[in-house]
Amino acid sequence: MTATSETGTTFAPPTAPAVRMRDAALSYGSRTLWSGLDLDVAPGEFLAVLGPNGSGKTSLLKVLLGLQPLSAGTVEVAGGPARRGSDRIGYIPQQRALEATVTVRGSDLVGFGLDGHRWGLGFRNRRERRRRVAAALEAVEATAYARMPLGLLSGGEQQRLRVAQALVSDPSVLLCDEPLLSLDIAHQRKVSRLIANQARQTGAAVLFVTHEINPVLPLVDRVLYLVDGRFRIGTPDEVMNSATLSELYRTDIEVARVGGRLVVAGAEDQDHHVHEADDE
Ligand SMILES: Nc1ncnc2c1ncn2[C@@H]1O[C@H](COP(=O)(O)OP(=O)(O)OP(=O)(O)O)[C@@H](O)[C@H]1O
Repeated sequence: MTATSETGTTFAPPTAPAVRMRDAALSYGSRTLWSGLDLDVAPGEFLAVLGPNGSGKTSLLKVLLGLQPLSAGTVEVAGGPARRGSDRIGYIPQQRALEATVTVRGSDLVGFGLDGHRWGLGFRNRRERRRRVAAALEAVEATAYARMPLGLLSGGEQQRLRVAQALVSDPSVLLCDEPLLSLDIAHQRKVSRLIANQARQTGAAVLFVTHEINPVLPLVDRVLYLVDGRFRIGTPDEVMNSATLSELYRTDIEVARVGGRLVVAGAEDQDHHVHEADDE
């Protein structure tokens, strides 16, 4: 919503952040994954979360899902404390291939995204429920196999259904844990655009954990980069540059932009999550 002041200038009223963390820390035993984290994610913002294996990216999402308490500091999600089962949060978990024996159908899985958090109550209007599930299936191009048992679908087909499940309830906060894994390039593009459009159109704040920023680089507003308890937050240009990554990794890293893509050299031995080249 915008308003016009007496001087004729148009301004937007300040909006409360969809995610707000203050001086947040997470430790498992004596190991601190990150500390002193101040993070605001605005409605409609697309934040990429990057970092090497074990840097605490998934753990950050677990904190926001109310599954993992902070060791210090505060967290608010969609205007309240982080809590399990919130219907304001859409979550695309890190992919695990399902057993061939799983007989739940794709359309049921997507339907759980609407009413799975209120077991037994069901969505109040069945026709509206069907319409929304059908629209979500259509958006990820999964209509053709929506009635098949999940266990018989390919990893990529299952993943598209998880995306539809996360989007179907129009969440205020969308938490995505490596959602592009096992998708072919065409579906990587479609799914990332779908998620970015959700952010722009419904004002959902997106936290997108990824080990490869290039497929989403044009969509990303800011990056949170975690390495060994250190972190940087900023625009892709502010974070994804030689000086900042060298400081974070404590070794010489070179970052170049080539044809709109980021090419990173020097971090090959660092168990890092940025690749010199990918297969796009
Ligand atoms: N409940 C737990 N208790 C103890 N240690 C844990 C727990 N959960 C995660 N860890 C450890 O915390 C570290 C961070 O894990 P996390 O899954 O958040 O990393 P990540 O950045 O998402 O890594 P990846 O890129 O490999 O998915 C790992 O070393 C993991 O073993």
